[in-house]
Amino acid sequence: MTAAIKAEGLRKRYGDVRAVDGVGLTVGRGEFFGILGPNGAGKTTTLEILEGLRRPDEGTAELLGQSSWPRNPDLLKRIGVQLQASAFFEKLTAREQIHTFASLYGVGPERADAMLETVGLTEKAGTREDQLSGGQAQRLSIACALVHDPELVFLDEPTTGLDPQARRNLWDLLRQINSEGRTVVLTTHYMDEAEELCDRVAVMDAGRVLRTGPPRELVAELGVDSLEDVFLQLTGREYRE
Ligand SMILES: Nc1ncnc2c1ncn2[C@@H]1O[C@H](COP(=O)(O)OP(=O)(O)OP(=O)(O)O)[C@@H](O)[C@H]1O
Repeated sequence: MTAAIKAEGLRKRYGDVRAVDGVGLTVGRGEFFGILGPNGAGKTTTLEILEGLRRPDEGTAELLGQSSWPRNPDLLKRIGVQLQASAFFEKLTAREQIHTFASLYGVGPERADAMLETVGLTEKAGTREDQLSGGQAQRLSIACALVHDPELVFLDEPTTGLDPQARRNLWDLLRQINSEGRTVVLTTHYMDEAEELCDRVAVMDAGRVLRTGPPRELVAELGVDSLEDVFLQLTGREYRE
């Protein structure tokens, strides 16, 4: 079976900044994969290249056996990208948002309502996007990314800014998404989150992948106590902003 993601030699410069400087990654189907790194490590740029939203200067990325650049409409139907809450349509309610996303993908309203239920937002269906809490808005953005039942899901810092209870609720949702057979790729600043959710992680810094492996194996390999220590040892930096 082909891998969910196969990227080789990805490079992207912005002026003098080498945002992504030779990244290679392979993610298996059904895997829960985390990309970790300090601010400016190149996580978001890497994700955007993988998603086919940004063209790499060099290198190739294949998703589900197909090249992600140039953009391929057939592939877009099979992947889900969590957009930031700021990408919602203005002034629409939660239900109107997800129905709009659903119709863009040719998905019926019943499925859209079912996704709202899955992320626990049925009671907030009639609430306007700018009146949702941070956690509710994150869950709505994840529901919109999943409404067309994608095989591969990308999430960029899905739990940043959430309170501990909202983070745990989202973790349960992400585990459920993954246990249903979907491949999940996320970026995060939270080492506990990566340890809790990810089958494997890639630790990035300065545009490069420093190490890839299951969190527990990385901890054992480096002879430290936690993924936080792994991160500190590899990057020489605390992960917190
Ligand atoms: N559109 C852009 N134009 C110019 N420079 C950019 C652009 N996007 C990112 N960069 C630079 O590229 C580098 C990598 O940025 P990127 O957003 O990929 O990192 P990140 O690991 O996702 O960071 P964070 O954790 O802070 O979100 C940074 O130095 C950033 O300033």
